[in-house]
Amino acid sequence: MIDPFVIIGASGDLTARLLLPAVAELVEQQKTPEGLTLTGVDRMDWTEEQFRERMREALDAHATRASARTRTEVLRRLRYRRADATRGEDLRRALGGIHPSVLAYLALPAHLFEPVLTALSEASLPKGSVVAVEKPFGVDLASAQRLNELLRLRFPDTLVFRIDHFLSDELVQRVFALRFGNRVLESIWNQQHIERVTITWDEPLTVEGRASYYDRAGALRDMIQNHLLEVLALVAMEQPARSDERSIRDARAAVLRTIPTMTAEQVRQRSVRARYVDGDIDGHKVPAYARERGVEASRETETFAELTLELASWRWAGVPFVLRTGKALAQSHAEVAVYFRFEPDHAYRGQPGGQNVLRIGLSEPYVRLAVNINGPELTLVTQDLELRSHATGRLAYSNLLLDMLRAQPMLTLRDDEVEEAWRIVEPVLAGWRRGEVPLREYPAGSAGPSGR
Ligand SMILES: NC(=O)C1=CN([C@@H]2O[C@H](COP(=O)(O)OP(=O)(O)OC[C@H]3O[C@@H](n4cnc5c(N)ncnc54)[C@H](OP(=O)(O)O)[C@@H]3O)[C@@H](O)[C@H]2O)C=CC1
Ligand SMILES: O=C1O[C@H](COP(=O)(O)O)[C@@H](O)[C@H](O)[C@H]1O
Repeated sequence: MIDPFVIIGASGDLTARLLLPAVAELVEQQKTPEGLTLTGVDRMDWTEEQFRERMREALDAHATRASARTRTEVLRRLRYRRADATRGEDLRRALGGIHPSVLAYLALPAHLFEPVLTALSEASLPKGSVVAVEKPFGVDLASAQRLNELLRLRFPDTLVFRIDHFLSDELVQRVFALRFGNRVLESIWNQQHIERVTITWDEPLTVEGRASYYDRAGALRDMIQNHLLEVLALVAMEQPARSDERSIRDARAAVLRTIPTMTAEQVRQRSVRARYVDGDIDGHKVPAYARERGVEASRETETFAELTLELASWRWAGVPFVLRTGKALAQSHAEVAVYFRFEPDHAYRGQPGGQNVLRIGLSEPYVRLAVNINGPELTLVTQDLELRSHATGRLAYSNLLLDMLRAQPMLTLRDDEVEEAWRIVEPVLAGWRRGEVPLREYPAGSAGPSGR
């Protein structure tokens, strides 16, 4: 049995906004082991009471689905240990005592994973422990390879979760269910019928005080290297041989392997990077990213990224997959859109109607298909067939924590998957570093860089 759940980086945004509310949801649903405790580890000079007070505020703001009783119960289970997580001695002290097994969760910026995992290995975790590493897994391909090696050598008896919470999100999982739970889509799910696919994750959220992490990451590493490439894998994958962990991970990884490494010329033509400047969102003034606290403007970190990829497979040859994400945009818009080839039918010559587009909401629970039906006098009008429904509605991080407690890593990233994803984005990072793609600007609260 796992006890305690140790969050390393517990004063950060992830803990407050996503991890603690997930714990609260599971406690409310009585899904956590009886008596499971939570230990927050961070370098803040806080007493346990001060930590609890911060976490009380976080739960009040973000665990709105949990009852007051549950929130109090979560607070009761919290401990705090001050530690510099890059020091083995500090971590050993923070973990203290004898535990059956530990869930050590690295809620830290990626550049700290190597020193913290090295320090954690010195703390000798008990057998049956779980180590969870957040995304992005490393900062480039070489660091991801080093991390995988480190985990293999120093944590041989420990189950490793390379986190991508989109895979545990029930709306994202809907892509898989639609593909493989409906025979009707399979025969048209290929380059013969599909013209292009867009995967969009636009957010009005700004950097939200996360500059210490985000300014070293940027939109490409924060969202495309992991979440959006994994959504692409679900859209494009072949039917897994079986419904087990190995088969499903194999099928996701196989898609990434079909994406050719981009040339410098392709990077120039197929990638866009931009950064928001002064603007307003919903009537609130938003300062330029470059002036946010903790941002080093000269790093030229992008807050918007777009990448067009092609897959070298018979199913997808010639179909562009456009991945796009940005912060401080006018609207929240997160969806997969599949555009079917558009051939006006002879019966309606001159009345072309609209293109069939299948849209799958990734943050709103809709599936929508634009279809043409008859309007007046042999014309066509385009309307949406729409389905709106939640699945169980459990938070993605709750599903993820449950999988950790049950030791089921299927919906997390495998070592080869993260390395393939870095191989795909690395030429883009290199081209951007060399200044071969201009850093464009867009006002906060706009639709993004002009023309996008
Ligand atoms: N926030 C989000 O929405 C999401 C975040 N993630 C991932 O979660 C991870 C963390 O992100 P986020 O919480 O936003 O980042 P933050 O910067 O908000 O939090 C990181 C925390 O780690 C602490 N820390 C830094 N160095 C040490 C150290 N040596 N010892 C102990 N603690 C340390 C920081 O403390 P200090 O302030 O003192 O530096 C900070 O509290 C990232 O990998 C991110 O990609 C994933 C999904 C969503
Ligand atoms: O991993 C991340 O995801 C969030 C978006 O996911 P959500 O589930 O919180 O909506 C994104 O805002 C953040 O920048 C990124 O680190």
